[in-house]
Amino acid sequence: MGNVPAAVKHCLSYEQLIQDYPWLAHRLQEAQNGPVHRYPEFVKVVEVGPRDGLQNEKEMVPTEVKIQLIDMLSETGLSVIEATGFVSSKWVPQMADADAVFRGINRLPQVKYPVLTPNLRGFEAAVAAGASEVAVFASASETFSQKNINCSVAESMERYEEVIRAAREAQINVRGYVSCALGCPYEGNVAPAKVTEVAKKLYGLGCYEVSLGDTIGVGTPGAMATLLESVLKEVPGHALGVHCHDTYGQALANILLALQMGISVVDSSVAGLGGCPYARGATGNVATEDVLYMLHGLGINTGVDLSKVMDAGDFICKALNRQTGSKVARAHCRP
Ligand SMILES: CC(C)(COP(=O)([O-])OP(=O)([O-])OC[C@H]1O[C@@H](n2cnc3c(N)ncnc32)[C@H](O)[C@@H]1OP(=O)([O-])[O-])[C@@H](O)C(=O)NCCC(=O)NCCSC(=O)C[C@@](C)(O)CC(=O)[O-]
Repeated sequence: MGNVPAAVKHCLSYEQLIQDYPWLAHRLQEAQNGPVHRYPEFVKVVEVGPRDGLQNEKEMVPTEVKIQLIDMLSETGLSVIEATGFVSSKWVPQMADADAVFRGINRLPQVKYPVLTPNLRGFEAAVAAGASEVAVFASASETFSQKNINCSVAESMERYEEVIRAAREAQINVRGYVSCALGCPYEGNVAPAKVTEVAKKLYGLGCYEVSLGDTIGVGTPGAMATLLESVLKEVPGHALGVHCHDTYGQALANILLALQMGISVVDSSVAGLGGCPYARGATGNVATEDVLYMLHGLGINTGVDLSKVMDAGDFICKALNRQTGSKVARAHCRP
């Protein structure tokens, strides 16, 4: 390349570099033009409204209403709907009808309907009702673990080991949660290393996916980035999800950041319903409608029909006599 001008030499060497080391393309582009955000082509939206959204309701929501909500959500294209929790009704009275709800819904073959199981007893009840996927929920905070499931984090892992073993024998998939991933209502800051340790443990025990819960919605994109940098060292991105409550209005920003870091599973709740009974002051999950609006705006495929989700949101808000928590649904209803 003796007589070739320097700029051309540069281009040729750049092309050659990309050809030889294609995985460097993204980094080189970033070095030249600043950060390049790549988003997943498909994002799996995990609808948690019927469980996380309703569990904190003070008045008992009629079983038929819960069933109709799930049946409406099943028609939207969502591939995962967390239906209920087989937990102690002394602890969460709203989930007392878990068995009737699960047996009452019209389960579609293309939709998964995981249910929360805090122990073997819950697992057995879930299986008896016909569940083919369950979710276990650990915490990165000792105090929250005690308040939520009345045991230490280590004890919860022993219980979940039992549940996961039984699930494996029954060929039932298990999803895992790590609560308080970005803060605890009792302990405040939670170290990313602790979240990583719990997520790694759940993944190692056999959870096919671990959802990182910002239980009280205090996280910021900065905190989410630090958290994911840590967790991604131990759990592969394809096995991680984010579960953001919107208490401080940061949920969509946190999700966007997670997408930029390669996460493609997002939990959300129709109409932004919810809150955890053991996390006082925490508001609902980010609204499914708002997540879908953002994802579709980014050109990301979800397979979900936003207008049908809005119909389900409208139905449950009327049943609860409440305004929707979704900004998209509210904007859509404006005259
Ligand atoms: C774990 C326990 C059971 C321990 O509760 P305990 O009191 O330590 O356990 P126990 O074995 O002494 O049982 C107490 C009573 O519950 C019964 N019991 C025992 N197990 C079950 C069961 N599976 N289903 C139904 N009943 C059950 C048991 O039979 C007994 O009844 P009694 O004999 O007194 O009449 C309790 O603390 C509990 O159920 N906690 C669940 C709390 C909960 O559901 N929290 C909300 C979900 S977590 C969340 O929202 C966070 C998440 C996942 O969304 C992610 C995020 O945002 O971070």
